Amino acid sequence: MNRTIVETTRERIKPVNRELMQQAQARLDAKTKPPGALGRLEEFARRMVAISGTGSPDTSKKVIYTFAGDHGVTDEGVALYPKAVTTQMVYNFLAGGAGVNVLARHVGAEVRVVDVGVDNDFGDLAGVIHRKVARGTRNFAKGPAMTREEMLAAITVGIDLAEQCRVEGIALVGTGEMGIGNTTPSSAIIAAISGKAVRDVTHRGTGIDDDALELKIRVIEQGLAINQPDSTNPLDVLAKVGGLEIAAIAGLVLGCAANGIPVVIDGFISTAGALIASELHPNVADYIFAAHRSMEIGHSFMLERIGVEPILDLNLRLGEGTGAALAMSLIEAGVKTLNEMATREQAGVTHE
Ligand SMILES: Cc1cc2ncn([C@H]3O[C@H](COP(=O)(O)O)[C@@H](O)[C@H]3O)c2cc1C
Ligand SMILES: O=C(O)c1cccnc1
Repeated sequence: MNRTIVETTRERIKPVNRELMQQAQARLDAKTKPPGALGRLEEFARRMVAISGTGSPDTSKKVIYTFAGDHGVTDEGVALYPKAVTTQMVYNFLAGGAGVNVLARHVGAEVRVVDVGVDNDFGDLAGVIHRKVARGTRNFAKGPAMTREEMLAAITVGIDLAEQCRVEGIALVGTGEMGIGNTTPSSAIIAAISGKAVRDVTHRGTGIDDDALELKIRVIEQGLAINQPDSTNPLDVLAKVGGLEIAAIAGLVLGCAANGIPVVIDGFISTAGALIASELHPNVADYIFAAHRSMEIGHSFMLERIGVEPILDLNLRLGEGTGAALAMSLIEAGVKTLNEMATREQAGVTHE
């Protein structure tokens, strides 16, 4: 059997450079501050050094990929907003008016919009990265969301973009998504992988009421019962109950790990993609910065399973890459303290 790009990418992932990490901490400890006094900013700085393999990482090039895709499972009434909003928001991203555009500008990051599965023909619309695999997934309450080929094609989109980031010298990559209904497959993924009750990992998405939440839980339970995803096979879970944009995020995270690029994952849906990547290789987590803890109740279980601690806790529940943008600024701040703070020796501060 031909080896897939997922397998060859997976095999390139190495542990991060622990020696460089220790050297970075020693440099931080020589700065004009008590040891450890910059708290998690020090963690961000030493991890950025270890991931990138450079002593003084340059964080000026920051890119957020916002992957858009539609979901057949919206036929079941699991989302508050109509599917058409996915397409409308793509135009909003291009016009620079969405939440992620504002927050990315705020931190000096570029937003790149990728159509991996929107149920709309954008033609050759400028400003979009056109990598459509299908016009949305199928309804996973009735059968698999994707074929194995579609799932692999969507992962490949993310892997290709990570390769391009290495060529471009992007210092920090962020993940984002837009896809009406996509909290439903995200809950299905964590339920399938962790074995937790669907009720314990399913929440209100854009703001559904109690009745719609009960329906959403039943739809996910039905989807898991019909598709029987193999909890030990993350790609099987992804194909059966995932989404095209979630697969692309899994590929981007995997590709960043393979290329030594730090990747900032956004909220619930992005973390579902990162979870798939993390289940594929134990060292993927070393390359991940978890931007924030989402309001979705299943998010903490995902973060715990990956083994990452969120940077922010701001009651965010938007997605798009909004939290990733904000967290990038703190990661960059940590790196700047390493690059720019004076040592005690340089400043003539004589305490030990
Ligand atoms: C105007 C608008 C902008 C958004 N930007 C992100 N999302 C977020 O909400 C959706 C997921 O929630 P659910 O599963 O409940 O549909 C995704 O598109 C996610 O990116 C949005 C949703 C809306 C309505
Ligand atoms: O956590 C998120 O990213 C999220 C939560 C609800 C709806 N959209 C996104």
